[in-house]
Amino acid sequence: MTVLDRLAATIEARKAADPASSHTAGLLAKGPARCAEKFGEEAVEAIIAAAQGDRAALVAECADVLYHMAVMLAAQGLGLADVLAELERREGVSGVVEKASRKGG
Ligand SMILES: N=c1c2ncn([C@@H]3O[C@H](COP(=O)(O)OP(=O)(O)OP(=O)(O)O)[C@@H](O)[C@H]3O)c2ncn1[C@@H]1O[C@H](COP(=O)(O)O)[C@@H](O)[C@H]1O
Repeated sequence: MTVLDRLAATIEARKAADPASSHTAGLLAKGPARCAEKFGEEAVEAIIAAAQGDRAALVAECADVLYHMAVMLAAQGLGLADVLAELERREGVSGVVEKASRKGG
């Protein structure tokens, strides 16, 4: 089991937890729109770290992004497994080829 699998399982379990004792439960209680906003805020913080060339901060912010992405997905009845399945589906398909196929050649 990878750390992403364990994170996804913890977030799923936190759906039934007390918001007073779980940050995840507190976030989920605020609803899907707030979960999406939080993801956006964390993504901006990652962008700032990258733009500043702060590699340690970038690693930390990207961890925040992954966690908040998982919470955003959970709030929509989805999970990281759905995103990983989509990435698997794309494996071996060149981005250049995929873009050309969308533009009709
Ligand atoms: N990976 C994380 C994780 N990353 C970041 N965070 C929290 O996300 C919060 C982000 O802080 P912010 O100040 O941006 O947000 P905020 O405190 O909600 O403030 P507002 O913006 O809402 O005003 C911090 O409290 C971090 O601790 C996380 N909280 C939990 N996890 C994972 O989720 C598991 C379950 O956590 P709980 O649900 O709290 O039990 C943990 O064991 C971890 O594995």
